[in-house]
Amino acid sequence: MTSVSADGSSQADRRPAWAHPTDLGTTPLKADVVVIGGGSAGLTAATLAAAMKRRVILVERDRTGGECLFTGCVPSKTLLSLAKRVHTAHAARGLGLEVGGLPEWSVVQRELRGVIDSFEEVDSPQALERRGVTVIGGEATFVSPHVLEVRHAHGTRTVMAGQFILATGSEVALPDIAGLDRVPFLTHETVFDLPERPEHLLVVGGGPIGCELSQAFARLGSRVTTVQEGPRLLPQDEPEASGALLEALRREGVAVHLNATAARVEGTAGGMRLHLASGTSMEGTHLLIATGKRPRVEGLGLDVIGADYDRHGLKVGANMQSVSCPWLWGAGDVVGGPKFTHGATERGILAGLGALAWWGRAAAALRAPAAHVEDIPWVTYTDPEVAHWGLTEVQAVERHGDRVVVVDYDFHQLDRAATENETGFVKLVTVGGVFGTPLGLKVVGAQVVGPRAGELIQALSLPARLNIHPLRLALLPVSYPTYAEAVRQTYLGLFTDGPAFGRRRAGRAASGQQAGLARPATT
Ligand SMILES: Cc1cc2nc3c(=O)[nH]c(=O)nc-3n(C[C@H](O)[C@H](O)[C@H](O)COP(=O)(O)OP(=O)(O)OC[C@H]3O[C@@H](n4cnc5c(N)ncnc54)[C@H](O)[C@@H]3O)c2cc1C
Ligand SMILES: NC(=O)c1ccc[n+]([C@@H]2O[C@H](COP(=O)([O-])OP(=O)(O)OC[C@H]3O[C@@H](n4cnc5c(N)ncnc54)[C@H](O)[C@@H]3O)[C@@H](O)[C@H]2O)c1
Repeated sequence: MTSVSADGSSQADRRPAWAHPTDLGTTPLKADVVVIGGGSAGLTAATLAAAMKRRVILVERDRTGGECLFTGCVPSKTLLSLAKRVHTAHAARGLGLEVGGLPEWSVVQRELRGVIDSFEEVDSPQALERRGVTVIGGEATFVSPHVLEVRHAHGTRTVMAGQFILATGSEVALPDIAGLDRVPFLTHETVFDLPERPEHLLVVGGGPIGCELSQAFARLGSRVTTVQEGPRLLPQDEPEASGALLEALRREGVAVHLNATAARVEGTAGGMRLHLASGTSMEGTHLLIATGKRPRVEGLGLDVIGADYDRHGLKVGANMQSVSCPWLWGAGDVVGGPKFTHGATERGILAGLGALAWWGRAAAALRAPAAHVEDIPWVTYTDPEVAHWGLTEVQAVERHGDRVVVVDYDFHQLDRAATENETGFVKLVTVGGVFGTPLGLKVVGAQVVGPRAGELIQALSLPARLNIHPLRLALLPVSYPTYAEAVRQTYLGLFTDGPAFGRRRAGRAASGQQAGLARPATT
């Protein structure tokens, strides 16, 4: 089942023509490398292989550019940026200025389309052709090893190659909500095309999509009610981060319900009623489903070629080579694990290298451990921004016991934050050195909440990712007054006590952590 936008119009009406791969006849085609899927992972792999003088065909059934460009990062970050501008303007009332009102929805739509269109030159089939990649439109399915059938509007075409890269991304994992198949609902694939401001948006899911879009729509003038089945928002992040975001969303008027599982829905466009498992119900005009995504592995003929996969994705080794088909490589969301554009790109590089020749495989094998995507930071672009890397405190204690040392640094101590009236914090999770000395001390995780969190997390994670001693960051001079000072002060707190530095403490196991939640759960 596919979702529809609230006005009932289809995605096809809104697709930019430039992004569509050409439909080309039915003649069989041959290449050295065929890439299936033209999102972040597939585009990276195809461009890399073509740059290495391989004959490359990229098959895309919809639009080159993929989720990130059309229905993911780009529209969501644009919407958040518009929403922040409106929020900042309204906040000028505190300075005695009379600022009010909301942008026309057509202006919001125009901005969204404008930003997406500005990527035209980079991701269009025409641009890819100029980089040596032959792009064909259609839905690809394996019919035998090394042979792909591509179905498009005008027929079927056979494509053969020595190496294949599967980069088909992920799809919305629809939750088990009774009645969902009988009501119109939105997903990230349709929500950015809404022709009008939703009056009251019901959001199911408190992960990154649910949190980012709840705040964006609330700031742009919608009433927003968000339900999250667990005890906190962003459960992959530290509990303190979940608490800070919860507080911010509620302060801005988002009605957040925790421990609230959506169980049943009824109604029609403009009048929906959502029932929770607890028996409570709520009304809204639109329903957004943001309950996670799963790798897109069905309907690709993977059984026919004997490729090993399950609901967690195509099974691949660290170098992205299929565990059962040596000529098949996986890249991006389809291989499971963290679903981020930077992860998709990294895996696209590994798969692109692997599909080249023996020397490409050697390069991929050398690069694989350093490029391990489980080690990449992630950022939720709400206000406050929430950024994470590595293990949480609880995970570190489970793994390393009482050797875990945590440093907490509050932005109250940060001059730049004070000048801008901003709040936030850093939490650094480390494993102590030999006999409590700095020898062998390791940083294993970090969390930042506040302005520039997405930038600070990159620096905080450097000692582990570059394999340098944490002392190097403690001693690094940084400009005054910047948010980057928070990195240095946090690291200084790891080695020495001082009123301006981060505060050291022993790591706590799960129960102590949960007590750190800012507010009790409510329904
Ligand atoms: C709302 C939202 C916001 C996000 N924000 C961020 C963010 O800020 N930062 C971040 O890092 N990540 C973000 N993400 C995640 C990010 O978008 C994805 O991790 C990334 O785009 C995955 O890239 P991919 O190449 O694996 O898949 P995709 O981009 O989905 O590409 C897969 C392509 O394969 C094509 N395809 C599928 N099956 C076939 C077939 N049989 N034949 C031919 N073609 C096929 C599809 O049409 C698609 O174009 C966000 C996601 C969402 C939904
Ligand atoms: N800034 C970013 O990097 C960014 C932004 C958006 C999305 N993404 C990626 O997109 C993917 C999908 O994001 P997402 O937020 O949909 O997924 P998610 O799995 O992270 O969060 C979904 C949430 O919905 C909740 N949920 C599930 N069923 C429910 C129900 N019936 N009632 C109430 N709550 C329910 C789950 O508990 C979960 O916390 C993620 O893997 C994420 O990495 C990344």
